[in-house]
Amino acid sequence: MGKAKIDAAIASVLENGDKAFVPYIMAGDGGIENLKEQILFLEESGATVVELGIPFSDPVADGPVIQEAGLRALANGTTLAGVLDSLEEWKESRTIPIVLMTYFNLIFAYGIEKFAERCKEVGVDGLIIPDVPPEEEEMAAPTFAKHEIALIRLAAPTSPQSRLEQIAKRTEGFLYAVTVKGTTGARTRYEDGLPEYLQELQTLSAAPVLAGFGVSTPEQVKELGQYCDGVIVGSKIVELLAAGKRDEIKEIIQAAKANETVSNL
Ligand SMILES: O=P(O)(O)OC[C@@H](O)[C@@H](O)c1c[nH]c2ccccc12
Repeated sequence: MGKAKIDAAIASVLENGDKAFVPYIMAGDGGIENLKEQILFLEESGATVVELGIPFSDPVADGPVIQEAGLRALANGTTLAGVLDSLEEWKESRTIPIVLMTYFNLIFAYGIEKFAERCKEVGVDGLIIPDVPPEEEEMAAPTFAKHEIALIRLAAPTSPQSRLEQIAKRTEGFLYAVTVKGTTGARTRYEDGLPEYLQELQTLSAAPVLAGFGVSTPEQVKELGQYCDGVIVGSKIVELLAAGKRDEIKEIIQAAKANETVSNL
C-alpha cells in the first residue's frame, strides 16, 4: 500500500524492459458509478498507475479538455468525499496503484490529517498537488509521509537548476517531468532541448522520471520513453474515454510496452 505500491509497480515494468504508463482520468466524468469499471479497464489494458483527477471549480493548471471533464463531473454531483467512498467500496478488486490529482484547497477544506488518514483507508497511494510549491509543502508533506502516501513532485522546464535539484531529491513514487510551459493538453511539438532536460532529471532524481503534458499519440509515447522511465497522458485519455474509443486507449498504453525505439523528436 501507499508509496511502496507505486515503487513496486514502476520497478516491475522497468525490470521488464518496458516503460511505465500513467493515464489520467477525471473522477466522475461519465458518472461516479462508472469509476470502478473505468479504472479496471485501464488496469487490464496495461496501465502502471492511474492518476485520478478530483473535479474542482478553479482548475488553474488544467487545459480545456480536462476543465470540461471537470465541469461534467461537478455537474453530476462528484465530490472528493464521494470519490474516496467509491475507491473504498471496491478496493479489493484492483491491484493498480492510485494517485489522486487534486488542488490544495480541497485537501485544506477536508482537513490535512483527516484527508491523509482517509487516503490510506481507501487505498490512495500517492498525491499530485499542482498548486503547492516546494516552499509551501511543509504544512502538508510530513503528514502524507507519516501515512506513507507518496507526494509526487512536478518539475517544469522553467524551474531553475537549484529548484530542480531540490524537487528531484524530494519526490516520492516518481518525478513528474512537465514537458511544456503552460497548461495540460495535446500538443504536436515539444520544447527544444527536451531530451537533454529529461536526461538531466534522470541524473538528479533517485525516483523514476515520468514525462507528461502534451503527449497524445502512441508515437509520442515511444519517442519520449527513450529519454525517461515512462509517460503520463491526460487530455487524450479523457477525450477518448468520453467518446468510448477504448481501442485507441489500448493502443496508446501498448506503445509504452513495446520496447522499440523511434527517433524524430
Ligand atoms: O493532459 P495532458 O497534456 O496529457 O497532461 C497530463 C495531465 O493532464 C495530468 O497529469 C494532469 C491533469 N491536471 C493536472 C494539473 C497539474 C499537473 C498535471 C495534471
